[in-house]
Order: sequence, then structure tokens, then C-alpha cells
Amino acid sequence: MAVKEMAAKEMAATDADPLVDDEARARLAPLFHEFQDRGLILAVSGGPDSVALMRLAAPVAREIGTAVAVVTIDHALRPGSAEEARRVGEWAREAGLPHEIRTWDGEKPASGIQDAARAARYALLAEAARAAGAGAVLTAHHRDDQAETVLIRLCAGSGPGGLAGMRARADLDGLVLARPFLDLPKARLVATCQTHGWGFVEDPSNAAERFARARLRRVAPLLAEEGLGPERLARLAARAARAEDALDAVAEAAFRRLVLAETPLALDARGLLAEPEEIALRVLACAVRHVGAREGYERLSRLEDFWSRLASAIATDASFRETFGGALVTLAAGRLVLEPEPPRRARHRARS
Ligand SMILES: Nc1ncnc2c1ncn2[C@@H]1O[C@H](COP(=O)(O)OP(=O)(O)OP(=O)(O)O)[C@@H](O)[C@H]1O
Repeated sequence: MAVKEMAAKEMAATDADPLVDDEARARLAPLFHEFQDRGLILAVSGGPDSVALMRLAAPVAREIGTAVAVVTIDHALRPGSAEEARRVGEWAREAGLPHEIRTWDGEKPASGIQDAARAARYALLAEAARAAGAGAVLTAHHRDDQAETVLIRLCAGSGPGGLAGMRARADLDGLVLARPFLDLPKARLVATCQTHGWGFVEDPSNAAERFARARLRRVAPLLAEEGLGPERLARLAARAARAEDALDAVAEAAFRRLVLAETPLALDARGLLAEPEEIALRVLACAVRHVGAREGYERLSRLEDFWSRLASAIATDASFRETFGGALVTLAAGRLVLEPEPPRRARHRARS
């Protein structure tokens, strides 16, 4: 089916219509062609979304000849999770796909369990993909997941990067993380399973009130009444993503322009101050990451505070020497020099 025809068909589908085979093929086939040589991993929890992904992907994989393996992560957080993972295995067999269970048997923190479980899940999925020589991991994130992510980030006061939500294509530790259903309403995936009589499980933790995500789910209908429903939140994410990509491109060009020396990394401080604040912030974050001092990112509000101190030092020709995000940042003679922060223990020894 032609792409235009497909788009028209999808526009005509209501939020409760099951996906027809052509729609699924149009979404999945490009990825299956792209990874025909290396193969793909499908991340399947057993919920209706990922069961729909698995069942719809199986015929496309066969048709194109792409090796596909289904991976279920058993977080081992509640009784019955291992049994659920085994059931996914049965459904995968029914669909004619190989299945593997990877269990999270690392330390489980008392607080922030959802975040820890997510980090562990992605690490285990990447491990499984690498072991299979696969080039990509596909998840069944959908429009309602995206809307929830954007709401959570709105509540956290995120900038455009956060409001952009999840991307349909992202990096997963050097592999491709693809979300081919990211713009589809969840109801369509559920309807697809129901129409075909495909079994699925519901994760009881989804309903657990103690998780912020589940609490927000109660507020969501009220927001939707005010017009801020999943569709609008997802559109906000798409617009924020567009702005984010443009700002990143401008910041990258500014970074290249402002670099005076590579080792140690030195930037033109006055030039940085002359940039619009949003660009200066991004150049600074990029420079900090560049010295490779620490994994992860500092929070945006911390970056803003750091920049405000640094900007006033540049403006007044004051001296400046602070660490940020694992980088030692020094201002001297109009040059902003960034070096990896010396290890804390070594510094301590040097002082004592
Ligand atoms: N236990 C699991 N095993 C394999 N894949 C999983 C598992 N849990 C989730 N996934 C994959 O991730 C997708 C999103 O799941 P879910 O909405 O539960 O994640 P989340 O809690 O929103 O976290 P995140 O959005 O960061 O992945 C699922 O559709 C599925 O593809």
C-alpha cells in the first residue's frame, strides 16, 4: 500500500480500531529491511502493547527474512513474574519466534525502584541484543506512554529536551532503540490483541498508586477534559523534539566555532557569553561532556545556576575555578578551560 494511502487510512481509523496487517507492515518493514543482516530483538513484557508488537512482527520478519528474537525481562520484583515471562515464551513459540528470559538479579534499591528497574531492563535488553549480534531493540511504546512521559516531565519542569519525550529512534548503548508504535493510541494495540484473540497479561504494578506514573494516570482524564489529552501531549512532544534538534544543531556549530584548543579543551569565553543563553547552556553542557569526566548529565537547573555564576565572571573579568559534572572549569585570560576533575581521593591525599 502506498505511504499516502496508508496515512489516510490511519487518519481515518478511530482510537479503538485494531491495526490492519498493512498498517503494521508499513511501520515495521523498513526496520526489518534495515536490520536484515544483523537481526532484531523484540522487547516483550507480555502486556497487550508488546504482545501486539510480537504477533504483528512475526509475519513481517518471515516475509523479509530478518532474524528476530523475543526477549522478556523478569524483574523478579513480585511473585508470578517468572510465570508471566514463561507465558510470553509460549506465545512467542505460537508466533514462531525464539524467546529468551533475562532475569534482573542485581541489587534492588528500597527507593526509586521504578527507575532502577528501567535502567536494569534496558541494560539487559542491550546485553541480549549484543549476545545475539542484533543491531536493534524494538519496544512497543505508544502514544499514551509518550503522553505520560511528557506529563511527568512537565511536572518536573523540564526544558525542551525533556518535553520532547521519547524518540521513535534513539541510541541504546551503541545499538538502535526503535519504537515503531510511538504515535499509535494504546487502545488500538489492545483492540488488535482482542480482535485476534491474542492472550496478554496486565502488570499489577501499573495500578499501584505509589508510583508517580500511576498517580498521574488518575489526573490524565481531567486534563483531557480541558483539552490536554494524549494526542495534544504527543503533539507537544513532536514540536519540542523539532525545536530540540534545531537548537542542538545550532549549539554544535557554536561549539565548533568557539573551540580555541582541543587539549586541554579551551573555549572563547566572551564568544560564549555573546551567544543566546539557550545556546550558551548547550555549548557548556557539550563541553563538559566532551572532557568525558563523568557519566550521565547534570540536571538542567544545576547547569543554569552554574552558567549564571560563570557568565557574571566572564562579564566582569573575574577569576573563576569550579567543578561541574566532573569537569574542572577555569576562566583565565578570556579562555574557558575544561579538564577532567581530578579524582577526589587523590585531591584529598594531596591536601593532607
Ligand atoms: N519486562 C519487560 N521485558 C521486556 N520488555 C519490556 C518489559 N517491560 C517493558 N518492556 C518494553 O518496554 C515497553 C514499555 O513498557 P512500559 O510502558 O512498561 O515501560 P515504562 O515503565 O514506561 O518505562 P520506559 O518507558 O522507560 O521503558 C514495552 O512495550 C515493552 O516493549
